[in-house]
Amino acid sequence: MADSDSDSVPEEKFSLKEVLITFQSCLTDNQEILTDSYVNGWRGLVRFMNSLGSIFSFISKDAVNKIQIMVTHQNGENGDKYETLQSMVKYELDNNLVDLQRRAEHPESGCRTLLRLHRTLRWLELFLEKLRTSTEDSKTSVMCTDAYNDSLAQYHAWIIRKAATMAFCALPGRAAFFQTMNVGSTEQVVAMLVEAIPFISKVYEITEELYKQHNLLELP
Ligand SMILES: CCCCCCCC/C=C\CCCCCCCC(=O)N[C@@H](COP(=O)(O)O)[C@H](O)/C=C/CCCCCCCCCCCCC
Repeated sequence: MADSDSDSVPEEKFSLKEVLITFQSCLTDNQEILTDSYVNGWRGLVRFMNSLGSIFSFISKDAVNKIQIMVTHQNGENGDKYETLQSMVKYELDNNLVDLQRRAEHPESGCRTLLRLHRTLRWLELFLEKLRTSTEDSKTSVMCTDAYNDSLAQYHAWIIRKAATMAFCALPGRAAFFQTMNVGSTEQVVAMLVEAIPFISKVYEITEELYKQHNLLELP
């Protein structure tokens, strides 16, 4: 007799390795960044964050909203202009589609939306680096908070900072966190981080330079 478990399609175990490696596939040969892979990387990260518990759902909601804005641009009639971050910046600036001083006619431009994800990528880079060099008694909540304070926190209002740091306290301990990543032993996690971090750093650096060149780093 078939039980209900064997009737259901087994859900594929989610591994963070594939997600982090997605950032490798963002880079084209001429060092442009593919929007689709970038957004996909964030989708995977959000999926991972959701598996950590509902306390993160206010963060998840904001991330999903930003992902959706990017997807809408990509699927729109000028979707081809959003193929890379470089082509997006050129298209939106050439056509005055970015609010540069205050949010007005274009509150959901690709440039300002992507900037929020870009700033979060810096948090991710710092957090992963801390995880890579962590020891058995390191606390994920402390690593996450320190990475946040050194990056994203400066852009957030007091209330968001409070809510975020409270949520970080609910992160599982290092061993359980590594298990949730579903990459294998601690050594395998570290090896994966060694492989993935340089790509994330590269994507971050290229985007930062692009935004700097066009004076877009403070978009409202
Ligand atoms: C091996 C480690 C894996 C780590 C996996 C991390 C998974 C993280 C997944 C998604 C990250 C969420 C991305 C959140 C984007 C936040 C963008 C932002 O700054 N939004 C604010 C400003 O937006 P506008 O108002 O200008 O449109 C917005 O106010 C933010 C609201 C929500 C709070 C954001 C807190 C961000 C904390 C990011 C760290 C996530 C920690 C997850 C814990 C693992």
